[in-house]
Amino acid sequence: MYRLRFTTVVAAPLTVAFDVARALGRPWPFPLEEVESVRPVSDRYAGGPDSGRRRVTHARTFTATGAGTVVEEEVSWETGLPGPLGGLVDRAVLRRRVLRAMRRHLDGYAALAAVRALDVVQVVGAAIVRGDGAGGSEVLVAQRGSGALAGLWEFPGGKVEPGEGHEAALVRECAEELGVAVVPQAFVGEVPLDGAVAGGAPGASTLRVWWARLAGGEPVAHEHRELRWVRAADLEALDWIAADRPLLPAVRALLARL
Ligand SMILES: Nc1nc2c([nH]c(=O)n2[C@H]2C[C@H](O)[C@@H](COP(=O)(O)OP(=O)(O)OP(=O)(O)O)O2)c(=O)[nH]1
Repeated sequence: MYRLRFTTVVAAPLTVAFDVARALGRPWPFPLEEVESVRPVSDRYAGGPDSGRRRVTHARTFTATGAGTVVEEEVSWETGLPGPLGGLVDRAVLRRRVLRAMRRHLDGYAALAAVRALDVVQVVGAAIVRGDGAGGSEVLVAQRGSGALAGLWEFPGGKVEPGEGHEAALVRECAEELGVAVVPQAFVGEVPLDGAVAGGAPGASTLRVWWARLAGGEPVAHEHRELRWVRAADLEALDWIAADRPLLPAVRALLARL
């Protein structure tokens, strides 16, 4: 098989990056069948051998980063034509066609995903860590006081406002909810939120969590029922909002590092 790899950074949450990629389909006329799809992190399509004995696969992985969703794609193909002619077609003709088609497709895709992202309300959360420098670091967790998720634990934070940067939203939310100044340090991870956020499409929004340091003030629960500083070993036992649980290994790893 011959293959080409492509990497695109999309200014959109995981769910939007994934859904737009699938809605756009693929940039060539012959059909590919879905082999496997795990929303919103990967999909894999394959086609052939057809009457021309051509085989093609197209696999994508979607990874959350602080800069947006990184989409890594691999297209592989084989004409199945025998001998040197087959090799020439694979190496020269098809390679050029795949490259041209994918470049055009990816430019349009990144732009469309960024536009669609504007319609989806995003949630940011802060993993605020305080450490004693001797392996005893703790993260601040908050218990929701009202609404359908009352009593469940979460990362302080909230919805990003239109036109607001995610880190700016994090700083604003921590000031409003906790009365503290924080400085975002590094991206921790992103998970899809099952329900509707701010009346949007169910399952479209994601929660993006950043590690943050306290830069001023002591946290006070202005909007939560309770705040608690928790060590890595005690994180799992809390009654978390279910959507947050996949982030816990990354938060534990963060605490172990600090
Ligand atoms: N802050 C936060 N929200 C979370 C987490 N996990 C999770 O599913 N959510 C959901 C709950 C809500 O549907 C949404 C956040 O909304 P929110 O009500 O806290 O946002 P907000 O502070 O902007 O609130 P508001 O001004 O609109 O009332 O995200 C989490 O760890 N932290």
